[in-house]
Amino acid sequence: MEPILIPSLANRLVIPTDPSEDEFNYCSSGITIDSYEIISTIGSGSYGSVYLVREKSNGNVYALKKIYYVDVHDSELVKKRAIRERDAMIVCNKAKNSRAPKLHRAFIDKDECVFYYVMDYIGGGDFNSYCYKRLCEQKPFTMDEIKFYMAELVICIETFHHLGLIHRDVKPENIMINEEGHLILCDYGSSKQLFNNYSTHNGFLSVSSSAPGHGGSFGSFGSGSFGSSGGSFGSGSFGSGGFSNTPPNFTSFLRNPSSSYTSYIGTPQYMAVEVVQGTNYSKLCDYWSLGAILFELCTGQALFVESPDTTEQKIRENIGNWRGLLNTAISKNQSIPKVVETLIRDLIAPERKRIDSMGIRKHPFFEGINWEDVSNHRNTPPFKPTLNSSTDTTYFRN
Ligand SMILES: Nc1ncnc2c1ncn2[C@@H]1O[C@H](COP(=O)(O)OP(=O)(O)OP(=O)(O)O)[C@@H](O)[C@H]1O
Repeated sequence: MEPILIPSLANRLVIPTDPSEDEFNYCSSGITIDSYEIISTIGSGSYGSVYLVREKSNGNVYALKKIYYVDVHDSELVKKRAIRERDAMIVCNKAKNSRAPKLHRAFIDKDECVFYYVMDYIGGGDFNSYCYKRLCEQKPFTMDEIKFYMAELVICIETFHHLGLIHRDVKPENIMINEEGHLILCDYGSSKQLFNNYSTHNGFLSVSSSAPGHGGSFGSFGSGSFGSSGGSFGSGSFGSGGFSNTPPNFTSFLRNPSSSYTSYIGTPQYMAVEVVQGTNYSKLCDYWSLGAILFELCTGQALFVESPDTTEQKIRENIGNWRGLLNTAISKNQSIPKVVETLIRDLIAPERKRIDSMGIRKHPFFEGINWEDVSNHRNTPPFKPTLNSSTDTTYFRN
């Protein structure tokens, strides 16, 4: 099959830390920030602000992410993240990844030193805010709901990995709920592109188009969970398709030290121990994050975060001592069913013992799940956002 060309900057031998317009811009001929009318602000993170905008020429509504790269702390890192994000979104676009926000345009304003990304607007808000709302309403998740969201997340992560990408920052704030109630994995600034599925062509990367692309409640909600960023849950259209029922096979590079990575990146409380400690890590780091989210969904408490005042440094230390803290956390939450506990322990585990997507799909917790249906968005979400128009921002708290 003909390869799909991926104009990747991040995977060139020398990453251009100061990309030209030609190098960075994507589908944006004649486009500037003046091509958009800003409707409202919908989000902000450590690196950028996100706005709801309307493109003047066609009236379409999008989410526009804006990242300044001068007069900011560590501008080189900001630029690298911006390039990684652009590249990962283009890879997802080309593969028609239905679990990624579609990137319509990317452009750079060299005078203002800003990167812009024009993406599909995902109207249901972020998963963190949804969990926080449930917490405030004292409506803990049922086992069926947890199963639904975990299975959706497994597909989001698997799909990403299958395209040769490691996310490295899987956390509730980076998971969005689309208008149908399905989960979408966002924010690729921390992602890492692997070379396995790619071959070079005229200085650009190519990915084989044969790679599949789109193709009873328990636990009491305790304190210290679903809080604001740095605490836990709280602050803070895609086509059908999806993968076939066969999980992608990445074992080829998983154990290969030359394809492991050592840079320190992500958000401490969901970070795998090998990432926190700066030892080699692989795509399995994203599944540790899944385990941390599972614990939080079941108990309403964040693993490794004692209180909203727990410092980042302390969270890192706690993750370093994860065994003892995990045992204590589980013994304090006796209502966690055994089958959930085993899955948490299979995910919050040393990398060599952690289960991968194949093991996760076969885990008894997911008994009865039809992965083909999950991949194809055929499972009915427990919550479907109610949106009155394409510019409805009800689910964004600003
Ligand atoms: N496509 C989108 N549609 C709707 N809202 C979005 C979209 N992308 C991002 N957001 C909102 O903007 C917020 C910040 O975006 P994002 O996480 O990409 O920024 P960031 O600065 O990279 O964040 P972080 O601090 O996690 O690195 C998200 O939590 C979400 O609420």
